[in-house]
Amino acid sequence: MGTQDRHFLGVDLSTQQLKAAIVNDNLEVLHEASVLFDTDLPEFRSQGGAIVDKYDSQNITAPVMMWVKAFDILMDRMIVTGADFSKIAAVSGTAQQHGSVYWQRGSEETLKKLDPSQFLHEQLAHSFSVTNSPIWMDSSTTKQCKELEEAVGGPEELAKITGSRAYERFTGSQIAKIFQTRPDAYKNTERVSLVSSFVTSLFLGQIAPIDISDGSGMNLMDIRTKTWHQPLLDACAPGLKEKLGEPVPSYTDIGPISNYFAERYHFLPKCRVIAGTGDNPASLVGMRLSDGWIAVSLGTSDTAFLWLAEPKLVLDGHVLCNPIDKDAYMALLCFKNGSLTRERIRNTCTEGNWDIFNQLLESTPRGNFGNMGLYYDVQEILPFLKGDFRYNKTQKVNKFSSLEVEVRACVEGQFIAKRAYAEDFGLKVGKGTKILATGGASQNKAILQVLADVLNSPVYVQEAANSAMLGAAYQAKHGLLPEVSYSEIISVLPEPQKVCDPYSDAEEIYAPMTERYRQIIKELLAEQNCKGKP
Ligand SMILES: Nc1ncnc2c1ncn2[C@@H]1O[C@H](COP(=O)(O)OP(=O)(O)O)[C@@H](O)[C@H]1O
Ligand SMILES: O=C(CO)[C@@H](O)[C@H](O)COP(=O)(O)O
Repeated sequence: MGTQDRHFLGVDLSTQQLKAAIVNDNLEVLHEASVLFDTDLPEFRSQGGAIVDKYDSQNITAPVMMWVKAFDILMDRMIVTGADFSKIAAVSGTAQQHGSVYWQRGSEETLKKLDPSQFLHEQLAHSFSVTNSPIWMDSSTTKQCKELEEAVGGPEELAKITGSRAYERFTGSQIAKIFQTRPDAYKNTERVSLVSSFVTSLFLGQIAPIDISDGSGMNLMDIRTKTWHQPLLDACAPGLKEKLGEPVPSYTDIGPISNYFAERYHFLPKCRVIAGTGDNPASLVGMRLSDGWIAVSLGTSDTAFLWLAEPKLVLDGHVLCNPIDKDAYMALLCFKNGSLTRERIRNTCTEGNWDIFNQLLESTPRGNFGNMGLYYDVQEILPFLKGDFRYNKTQKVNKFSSLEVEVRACVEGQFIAKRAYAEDFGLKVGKGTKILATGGASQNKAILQVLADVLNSPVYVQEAANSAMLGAAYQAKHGLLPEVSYSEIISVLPEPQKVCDPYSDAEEIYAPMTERYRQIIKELLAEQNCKGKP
């Protein structure tokens, strides 16, 4: 295969769907396909790709067999698009961060000997010791979080070591909970994968290593030495180091594609598998961020991230190892109530139509007549609150006077939170800052205009909104050609396009609203602490 003919495959196992893209050597997209968990696999009864426990709404999982079955469907859908897997020179995966997959004892042998004449789901049905994987939406591990922080001397110490104080969704406390509540399942676990390394394990036909960037979202890794921190492993569960395996740099070539994929889908046996990473790190790869840019992903979760040369000590937010430069870092803020909350407000105000949602949004002025709304359908991460909170100019109210006000309050409230937490991280909005938006809602210009105004910065988008999936495909190329710099690899990509500028009165309106937001949050958290944290 000549270099012109070689293609790269990127697969993204995100919260609501599994998607894949094949790009050519110029990183142009040739084929794309996706599988939506809720509608394509209704037998698993997920909602937004997740299962919320009937008796404990903090407990949120996804059936691992739903992901495996989606893989079988995705590969067939790629064939229908005309994909020729024999041209794929390398493949990589990305996935929702923090979720964990528990491989049953003996499952690696099963993976190595998969029969190409059968589907994956037929052969892996008994390969998982925990059938419903805890995912990033879970917030049931407050007890285990306290234990992890205590093991190293408090939240600040933990943040110094791992880049984050203990967060409920991070994998360390999730593994500790499995060990404490289901000791037999933990004992029967041969290996623990992150969702990203689970994806690459399927391609590799053996358990794939965790990369340092997704690995730094576990509260278990020392982000400076890029190795597991033994006292933290010990605080979670016995024998964890062996179950996790050694972490590797993000674009490590981890081996050839498995015989299963070579025979069933006609990949050439020399096709390489490149270590997978989390979807936010993969988006960083797909977005070519440089100084002065902040990325905002509007997917199931809303996230904001930027490149960091050095780690910074923060208690609200995360520092992860950088997936491109192993000596650099990235800052990450994650908000759980992103697209699904916007969808809820869209459904209650417009019977499910984005165009009407946008008309309502555009018919209200910036600042929303002094109204402000905070909507947390599920336990939010930043801040740790749940429920709806509405305020008019002077006080808390039960409802707003009109649908327009409700719609604008939802979008403004979400972006004001991003501004407040990004400022705490050191970001100076409006001082030459440029926003690069990605994720499902970045197609919506009315929403992006509010983002531009609240952060008083212009918003840009890339041609393709799926930066995580494409980042995985670019990572596949980078991993195959480590001698070529990342900037050279992505130099062929078109420049991002500006879609909105902030209005000239934006700062005047949103700087005071951000201050008001901080005050409201302080009061709500104090009220909650008086009542006792859930
Ligand atoms: N036109 C639109 N306006 C606002 N939001 C949209 C629009 N189109 C799609 N979305 C949102 O995008 C979300 C999915 O985003 P995506 O980045 O694909 O998610 P993920 O990768 O987390 O599965 C949906 O939940 C939907 O609410
Ligand atoms: O928890 C985080 C980041 O810390 C989330 O951003 C997940 O990584 C889920 O991603 P999406 O499916 O929303 O893209």
